[in-house]
Amino acid sequence: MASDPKIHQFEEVATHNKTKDCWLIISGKVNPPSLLIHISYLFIGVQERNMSRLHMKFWDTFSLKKAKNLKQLLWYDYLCHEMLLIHCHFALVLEKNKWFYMQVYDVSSFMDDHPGGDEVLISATGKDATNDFEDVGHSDSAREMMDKYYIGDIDPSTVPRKRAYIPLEQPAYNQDKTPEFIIKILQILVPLLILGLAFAVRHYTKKE
Ligand code: HEM
Repeated sequence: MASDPKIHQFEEVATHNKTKDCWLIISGKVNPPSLLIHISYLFIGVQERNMSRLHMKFWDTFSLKKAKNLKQLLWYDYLCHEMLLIHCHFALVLEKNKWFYMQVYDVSSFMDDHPGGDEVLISATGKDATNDFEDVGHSDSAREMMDKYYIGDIDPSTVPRKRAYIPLEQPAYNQDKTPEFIIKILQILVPLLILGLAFAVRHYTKKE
């Protein structure tokens, strides 16, 4: 591990994107299993009022031993549920807003030795590479190696938010020039012309 880990700005980290100077941003603190556990507490422990493991723990510690009467027991029970609810809520809010710190790794000295090659590492610079890292399914020993390259955390406020998808502007659709429009006009004009012609023919033949 680097001797003096510090808080880095995202912009600064993104500039280290070469073979000889490569920094990666990988978050190790929030992973899908931990998020799943939070959500399961929310549904099993709180909503359904079934006791999740954590709830059982709270219940054992606070309720059974300390409650002197039924009212207190029920109050402790209520507190257990509320604590879980708050816990789950904060976990989800933190995850959603990326308030968990992401770690920065200087892998410049590892480029030649990385079993996946140096190109993948360079392509993972300038962004949160957590998903890229996780998608490969790195082993535990690979995760342990990371400590060696850790140089600090990212200031979460400097991480750009995911860009909203802005659909490309379509060129204005000029209905008048399409063949369908001309066909529609003809569908009205042709019967009118035939009708006019019929009247004209009748008019002249009558005179004769
Ligand atoms: C500090 C960061 C990293 C370390 C220490 C690291 C370490 C390793 C190690 C030890 C392996 C061998 C397989 C294993 O033990 O899992 C490996 C394989 C690999 N890594 Fe990384 N890696 C890092 C970051 C990344 C990133 C960000 C990517 C993707 C963009 C990546 C892509 C790969 C690929 C494609 C393989 C080859 C997998 C295979 O052939 O099965 N690695 N890495």
